[in-house]
Amino acid sequence: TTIVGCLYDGGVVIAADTRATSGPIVADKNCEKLHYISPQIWCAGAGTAADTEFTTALISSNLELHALSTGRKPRVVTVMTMLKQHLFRYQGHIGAYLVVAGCDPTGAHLFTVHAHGSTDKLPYVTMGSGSLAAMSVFETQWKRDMTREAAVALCADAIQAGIFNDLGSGSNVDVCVITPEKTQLMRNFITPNVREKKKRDYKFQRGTTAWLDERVVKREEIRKYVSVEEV
Ligand SMILES: CCOc1ccc(-c2cc(C(=O)Nc3ccc(S(=O)(=O)NC(C)=O)cc3)c3ccccc3n2)cc1
Repeated sequence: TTIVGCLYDGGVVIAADTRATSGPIVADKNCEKLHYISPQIWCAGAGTAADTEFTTALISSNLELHALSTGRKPRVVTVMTMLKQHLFRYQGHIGAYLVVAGCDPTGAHLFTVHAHGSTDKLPYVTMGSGSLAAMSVFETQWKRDMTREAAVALCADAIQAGIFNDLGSGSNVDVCVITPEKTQLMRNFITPNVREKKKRDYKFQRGTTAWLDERVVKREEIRKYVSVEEV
């Protein structure tokens, strides 16, 4: 997984790749790693998919209750605090590594929250197995007070650095731009790995694979011919 966040002169951008893995297997080529918290606060999640999904949904629900109770718009720092307290309580056993971003009455903010509960507040951040590749892009190209277009392009480049240099990341680039006026989620903003049409038609004629042997046996005799794993 590669997830990033970047502040710019009008708001904040977060982005993510879309590969879900189970060990060395690609389990999903186009999963969603950008999670809704409130209309102008979103989270990018790396780590265990169920943990990032359920942790962000829980804090989103609690934040709505908090906003109703206070009668005020929710703040990004409140989301960060709720997340860090929840994750610290579980001592890292909830495998959620999160980039929290949004706009509230105090401005645009960007945080990271680690599974053990540690947090950072920074102008640009990366997390996940592709975080070092992504960070190399920010460290060489980030500038203060970028335009929206420049921030979106930089985040997309950082995610693609993860996609093409980290085997745990891949497929497409999702982007979310959050400003005080509105939030724009761009699912599959870049699709740099579209599978091209096969160059040949591989339909094989019947009988291509010759039958070597055929036997009809009783079920209890099958072990003589094939190895049957004990279940
Ligand atoms: C007592 C534990 O102390 C710790 C201290 C620091 C970190 C940590 C982790 C990360 C990080 O993002 N790790 C991470 C990797 C892969 C995926 S993944 O989703 O791609 N793959 C799997 C299998 O989770 C997620 C998160 C990180 C990233 C950027 C900068 C600093 C960072 N630091 C972890 C433990």
